[in-house]
Amino acid sequence: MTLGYNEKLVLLKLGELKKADVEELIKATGLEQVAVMRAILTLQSQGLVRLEERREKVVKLTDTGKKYAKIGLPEVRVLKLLKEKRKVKLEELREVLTEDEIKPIIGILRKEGWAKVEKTPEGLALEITEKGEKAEKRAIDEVLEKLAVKGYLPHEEVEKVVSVKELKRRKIAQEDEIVERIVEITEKGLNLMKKGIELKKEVTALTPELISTGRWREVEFKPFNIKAPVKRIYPGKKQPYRVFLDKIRRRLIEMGFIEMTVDSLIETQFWNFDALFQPQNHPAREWTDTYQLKYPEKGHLPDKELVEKVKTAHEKGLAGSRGWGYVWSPERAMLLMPRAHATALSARQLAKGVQIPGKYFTIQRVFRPDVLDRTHLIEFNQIDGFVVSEDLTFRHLLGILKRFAIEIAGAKKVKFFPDYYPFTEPSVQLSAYHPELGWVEFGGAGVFREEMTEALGIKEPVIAWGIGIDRLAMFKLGIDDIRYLFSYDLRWLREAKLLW
Ligand SMILES: N[C@@H](Cc1ccccc1)C(=O)O
Repeated sequence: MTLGYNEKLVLLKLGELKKADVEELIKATGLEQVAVMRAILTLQSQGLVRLEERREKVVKLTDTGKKYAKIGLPEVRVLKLLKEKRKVKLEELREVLTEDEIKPIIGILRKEGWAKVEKTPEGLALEITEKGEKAEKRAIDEVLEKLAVKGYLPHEEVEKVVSVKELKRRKIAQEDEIVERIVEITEKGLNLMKKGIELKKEVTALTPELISTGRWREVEFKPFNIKAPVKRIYPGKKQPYRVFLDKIRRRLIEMGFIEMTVDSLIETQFWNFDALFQPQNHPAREWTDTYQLKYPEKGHLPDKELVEKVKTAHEKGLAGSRGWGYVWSPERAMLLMPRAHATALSARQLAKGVQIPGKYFTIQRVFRPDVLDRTHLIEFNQIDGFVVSEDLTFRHLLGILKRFAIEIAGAKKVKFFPDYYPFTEPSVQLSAYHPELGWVEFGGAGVFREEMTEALGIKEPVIAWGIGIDRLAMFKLGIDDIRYLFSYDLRWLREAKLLW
């Protein structure tokens, strides 16, 4: 049985007092009310004290009652005035009464028999009676005084001398219930005291001073109770989906990838499509598959030389290809759109120049029209990236994709299916087997076509991929509605787990 400082102190004081109410113990120990209560409960649970709660009906002054206790009841104030002037007009009562107090005053004075009411040509007038002259302190005045001093009186005691109902009606006092807590030391407590209780101040924190002075040897440390219930706090924290994305970013950086960034969510069709060798009449450019900006409608094309090369690739072909065989329109390539895939950044990076060998990635918000429901959003995030090196093959790509599935998704198995993208050849679709989600379509990948890379000035093979991570995020965050990824729901924002 270990007792803390507060418990010991309370027990010692009770040893002297034998029986006390909580208020007395607060005074005797100098502790706060909560500390005393907590100590009593601990002592009680160990059978060292007995706690008895007594509920008592009491009467307390209202704010009006408190005011009257100071300045006197209305009838007392009027009586004083009458004693001075003998006769006063009703009007003159305003000197000592408020508007609310004037109305009932005649009734009260009559009941006490302190004044006679006369009708005069100028209105009602009050004259003091003999009884009024001799009037002394009444029971109600005494109760008021006592209440003002003590704060409350037992209901019974008040009722003996005045009607509580009447006090309530006059809004002077109100009823209340107070709980008196009487604590008594038990036999067991007394025995423990006889054995002796050593009162050592408990220390809650080890300070440099305690160490340097060697005092730590003497003091008693208060044990931590990590199970004690505390108030929940919700400090500011990162949005859960953001945390998820940041963790993936970190992992990719750890794997040696360089991050590609961009300031805008808006892209020209040139970078979203044309630079990726996607023909301008490709169905994915129609409004059903991507958004378009209304205003401004057009942006800028990059330097002429690059635009010329892309145009040639589309019209006549590059690197031994015959191209798509149509007239390429620079106007069309200038159209602005919310980025529809993160691969646009890979194209930008390749045109800007890359380290060889080099590994790049980006995490981008992308936009595609869809009908919103619990598994579809019109904006989501993609991780795109590429590796460029002299001797890369398709097999390297499959190896890297498998690595991602394991590192990012925690997948155990992966499957590859042949696929098609205008900018890769060959192209592949990756599915990853997640222990709880089953087979999840994870993304697309391929070897960038030479028509694309050559136009962007790259001679080496480039293997590239685009991975959708929202389903994985949903799983990690324990949600089954994709809209929650961007939800304002405070409860979810507060309670979503951030574990990886
Ligand atoms: N951009 C493609 C994915 C992809 C990226 C790179 C190479 C091949 C495919 C998509 O949005 O689905």
